Amino acid sequence: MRKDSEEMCDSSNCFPLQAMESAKLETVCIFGTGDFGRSLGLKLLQCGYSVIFGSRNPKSSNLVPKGAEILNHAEAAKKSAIIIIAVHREHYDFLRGLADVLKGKVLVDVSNNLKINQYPESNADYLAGLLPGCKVVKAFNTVSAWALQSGTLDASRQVFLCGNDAKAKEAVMEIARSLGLMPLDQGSLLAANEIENYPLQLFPMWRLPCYICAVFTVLIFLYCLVTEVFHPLATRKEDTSYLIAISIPNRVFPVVSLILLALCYLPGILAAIIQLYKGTKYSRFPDWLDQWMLCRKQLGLVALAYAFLHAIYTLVMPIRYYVRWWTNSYLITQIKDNATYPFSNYYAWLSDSYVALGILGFFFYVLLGITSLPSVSNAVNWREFRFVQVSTLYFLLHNPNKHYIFKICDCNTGFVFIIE
Ligand SMILES: NC(=O)C1=CN([C@@H]2O[C@H](COP(=O)(O)OP(=O)(O)OC[C@H]3O[C@@H](n4cnc5c(N)ncnc54)[C@H](OP(=O)(O)O)[C@@H]3O)[C@@H](O)[C@H]2O)C=CC1
Ligand SMILES: [Cu+2]
Repeated sequence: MRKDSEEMCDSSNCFPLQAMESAKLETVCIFGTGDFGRSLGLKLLQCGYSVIFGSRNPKSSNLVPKGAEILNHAEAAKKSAIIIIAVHREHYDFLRGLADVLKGKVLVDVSNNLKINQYPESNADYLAGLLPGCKVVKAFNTVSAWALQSGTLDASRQVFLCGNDAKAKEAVMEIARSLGLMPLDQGSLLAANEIENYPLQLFPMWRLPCYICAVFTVLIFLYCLVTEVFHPLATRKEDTSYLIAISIPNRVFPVVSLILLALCYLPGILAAIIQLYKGTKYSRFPDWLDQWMLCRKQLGLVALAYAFLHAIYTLVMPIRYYVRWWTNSYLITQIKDNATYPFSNYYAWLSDSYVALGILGFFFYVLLGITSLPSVSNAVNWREFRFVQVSTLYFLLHNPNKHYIFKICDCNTGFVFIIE
């Protein structure tokens, strides 16, 4: 233990690490009294650390959290073995002048960039290059100042960190754990680039599913527009443009939803065929298949979202003017004709079983979606998971609410007998 501490601090003015180990919660120094520095400082204070801020104007800054000390950079650095650099990369230059004081210390780089791969090297690499005598650890950049301050860390509890010095990394991980965060070691400083890009990525796994979904939505919408609006207009001079708001979207949603669901399961089958064809499972899949396999969960969730939309659009049917007009005129026709169309058991069954299958199909869809959530799938074993996924899929694909069989779906009018 003693040896570790000596290794960690080899400069004369370095705070001995064994003090840090014996006192459990050591002193942490933060350079920069901006949003992030202050939020992290407050959190550290709340968790029992002593916090010393290093600032350009130690006198004027009265914004630092109560209980923290504020000094100039050099003095602050002397008091701690770990220094969190809560300053933007563009201002790192001032650190060069502090090289002697910082020698042997752990510097935590928390910085983010504005663009992916903005600089040729990662910010952490740049810092390590500026101060070769220091042990640089990249950490905390994926945690936001706002989340730290408001305590709403649920979604961003993970702290990705990396660094070349194992002991320095362990010390930073210990701090993260004390703050109630979950440190995830990503390896050496080479990983810093990737960690810095995390907060800048915009739904990387969602991009392909969203494109596919958008393409199918547009295509099927246009198809419906032509067949249900333009065609009646051209042939019968009938204006059915009112269908654009609800009827057509409500035809697009289930169709696209089922296509996406099928696309979730298709790559698995293609992969199996490729493996059978190659006669081995130890060969790489083509890139396109790899990409496709990786976004299956997202495809499934988009499909589920569309199924939800379909369910909601279907529920509003009875309050639609068009449907109410249809029912009323149907009634008036009977009165005018002095006729009573008798109750048909056949159509009653048809309509009910139609809706019932729709409800059950939707239920299994949701079940499929829920069991693929990590927290739920972790709670069942592989055989149970397969059981739910495969039997559910079987039901969905064999009873797909018969959208394609009947020209006009029950879901679009609510009344099968009118259509028939
Ligand atoms: N805000 C956030 O939610 C997050 C921020 N980060 C990262 O944390 C770092 C700080 O961000 P944030 O606190 O928001 O930024 P701010 O602009 O709020 O604060 C930056 C601080 O850096 C110091 N500073 C500014 N210019 C110089 C300079 N020329 N020389 C030396 N020090 C300077 C100042 O402190 P002083 O006046 O005391 O010297 C200033 O308060 C950034 O690298 C950012 O990418 C990472 C994750 C989240
Ligand atoms: Cu339906």
